[in-house]
Amino acid sequence: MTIIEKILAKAAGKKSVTPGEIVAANIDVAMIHEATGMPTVTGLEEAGCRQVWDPDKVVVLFDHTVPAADSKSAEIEKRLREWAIAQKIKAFYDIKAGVCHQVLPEKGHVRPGEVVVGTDSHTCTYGALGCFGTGIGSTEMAAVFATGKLWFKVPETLKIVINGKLPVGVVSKDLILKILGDVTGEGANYKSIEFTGETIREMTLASRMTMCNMAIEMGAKAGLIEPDEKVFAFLSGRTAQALEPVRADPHAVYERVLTYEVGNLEPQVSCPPAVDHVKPLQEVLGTKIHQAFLGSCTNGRLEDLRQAAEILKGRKIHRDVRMIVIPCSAEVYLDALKEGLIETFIKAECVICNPGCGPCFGGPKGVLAAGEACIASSNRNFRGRMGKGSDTYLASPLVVAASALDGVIADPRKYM
Ligand SMILES: CC(C)[C@H](C(=O)O)[C@@H](O)C(=O)O
Ligand code: SF4
Repeated sequence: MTIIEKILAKAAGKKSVTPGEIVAANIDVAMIHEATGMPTVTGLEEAGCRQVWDPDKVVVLFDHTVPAADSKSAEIEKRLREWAIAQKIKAFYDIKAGVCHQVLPEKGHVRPGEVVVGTDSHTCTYGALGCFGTGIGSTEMAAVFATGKLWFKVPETLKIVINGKLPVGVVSKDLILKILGDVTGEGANYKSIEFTGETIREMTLASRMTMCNMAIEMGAKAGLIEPDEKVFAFLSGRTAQALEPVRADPHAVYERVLTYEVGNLEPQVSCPPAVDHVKPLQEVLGTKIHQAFLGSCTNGRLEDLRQAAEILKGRKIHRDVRMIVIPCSAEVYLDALKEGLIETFIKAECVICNPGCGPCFGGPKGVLAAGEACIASSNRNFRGRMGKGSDTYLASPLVVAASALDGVIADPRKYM
């Protein structure tokens, strides 16, 4: 069996499962945030369910519109806050913690071998820790909150084997963009993607999270990486629960195997209006941008901020560009402060915002005007996502920083 088959078999209390089979899986962790949590709560109430099945397995978190931006978001947050407190949910993170997909791993809520569902499509990020994380609908979540179970069709697995050393100036974001361009936005529909090979083994956990985060952009149900010492080291001191890592069998059956050699990989940019519209950086050099965004659940972690700061240190961003930097969690923010990264960003004339999703989905802050373009370290770029009539180019933190300096899409390697 592949990793996901093993996890689903265990969660369904079965010895084995095969792709296509429908199983009822026990859910280990279920997360809602304020952008999509209301229909879950009202759905539960309409169904007459007064209590969640297990308050210790539920996480409630505010990250998309934090602090509340208007009366509507304030009302939603008030209602969900009161509900979480009444339900005695200990893992309730108000506006302070950061983006859910960083906070759940940091606070020890996701562990290898588990089934984690969230009312957010990038729940697949947790596959970097060797668990099956997937996004589900809000009303579906009401059923999970009531019963602790959810049915799944066991996905087929696409194995992606990656070998070689990433060149200087090329990082995991470039790699996942390259893969996305090849596989396409629908090429992995309802499949599980297993990333493996020496490049993945060498990667930091943060870089692996960037890889798994974008599995959904290929239509995948999950992205998964076999957990190793880096995962166990990260989780030690964050969770008291025993870890039960799951590995693929040596003769596991895959739907397809793709192989990559990254020794000559170039930086990549995903161009509007579709996430799989990926081009080598060279082809888009010089494209005018008005805003640069460094943050999100894809690339708002400490290593991402470090990479951008390396480019920006001692320099100032272009007069015609505004750059928004958002550490993706309070923990990342503190670490960045201690390392002097925040000082570097402020001296470079960036704007720092509090941890959360920020402008990633056209949220309350950092919205673009029609006709403007943003270079962003996030994960989606359909037209208008970051503001009506605006365009988004997706790239690595290095490319985002270099482009902010030049006012046009630029190659970071000249600054390294
Ligand atoms: C608001 C939420 C449902 C959405 C998602 O599920 O992905 C958001 O996080 C996004 O990135 O577009
Ligand atoms: S940072 Fe962006 S992609 Fe991630 S959860 Fe928030 S809105 Fe969605």
